[in-house]
Amino acid sequence: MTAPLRLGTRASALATTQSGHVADALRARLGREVELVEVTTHGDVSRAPLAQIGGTGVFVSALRDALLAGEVDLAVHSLKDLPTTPAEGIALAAVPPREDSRDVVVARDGLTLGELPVGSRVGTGSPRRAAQLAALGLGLEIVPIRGNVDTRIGKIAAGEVDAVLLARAGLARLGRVDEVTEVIDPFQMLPAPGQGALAVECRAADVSLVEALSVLDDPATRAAVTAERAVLATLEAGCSAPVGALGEVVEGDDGEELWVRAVVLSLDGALSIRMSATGSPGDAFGVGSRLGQEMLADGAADLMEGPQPGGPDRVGEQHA
Ligand SMILES: NCc1[nH]cc(CCC(=O)O)c1CC(=O)O
Repeated sequence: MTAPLRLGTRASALATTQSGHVADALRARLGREVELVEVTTHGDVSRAPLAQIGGTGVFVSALRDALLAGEVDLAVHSLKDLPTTPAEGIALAAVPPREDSRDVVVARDGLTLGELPVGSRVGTGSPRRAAQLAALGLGLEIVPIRGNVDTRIGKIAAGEVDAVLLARAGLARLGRVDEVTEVIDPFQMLPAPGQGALAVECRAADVSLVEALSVLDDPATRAAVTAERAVLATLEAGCSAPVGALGEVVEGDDGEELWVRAVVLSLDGALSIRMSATGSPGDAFGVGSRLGQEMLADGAADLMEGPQPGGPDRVGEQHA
């Protein structure tokens, strides 16, 4: 009998739920036993704003360290938390089929954004969501919050905020989509690169596992998120920059086509650059990179003022 695969995960309800789904899929597809190993990350322990402690990459590095130390065999991350810089010795072995990528509103009394009275308080810790919400011009006050999904939604009942903005995918995985009061169309708010997708990583040297995990890979999702992350890398922006991007693989006249939309905003949402591009899913990295280049040529770098937590992670990346 082969030893069980040890799957490293953060300990949050969201992380263990999505890791549990991956473990189930692996048991079904590979017939291997899989055990979850909870790894505590600095991002889970610290109460400081994410931007101060190194961005959402802090959630990822502890899991990668556990992989490289041989404490776990594979790790599952929310793909949007992965820095765009490749990690030495780590393979992105699978990108499973994506959940809904959109952002949603959870508001008091079932209200939508348009129904919230002017001056209502909307909680989000994401500069991308804050800037795009401000750009809608609804007169809503943005309140910086963080914490897990439960904590954030709890601030509504506590009267601290009237609404919060969240990823639909996280709520779906937690079985809480019924609390959503509005799904925001990507025309109004483009999601974070990789939102709603998972990343399954293992040691690059573990070639038989890299190969085995590929059964979980969804090529259309991989193409979409590769393009989105190429936009982000080209803009030299970090995970907490006001950048949204959404790739979609659609059936065109000559087979599959990749569509990518992206937006870069000033932190206050007053200025924005919005562009799109199409190409072949096989050239996802090129499509996203060229889109990012076009946005830079239009002045995208000047929009993203302030300290950039992703600044040092400036190396472009190929996910062939
Ligand atoms: N920022 C943290 C984070 N990372 C991944 C998700 C869940 C959704 C996903 O898989 O994109 C969330 C919560 C949220 O943004 O609401």
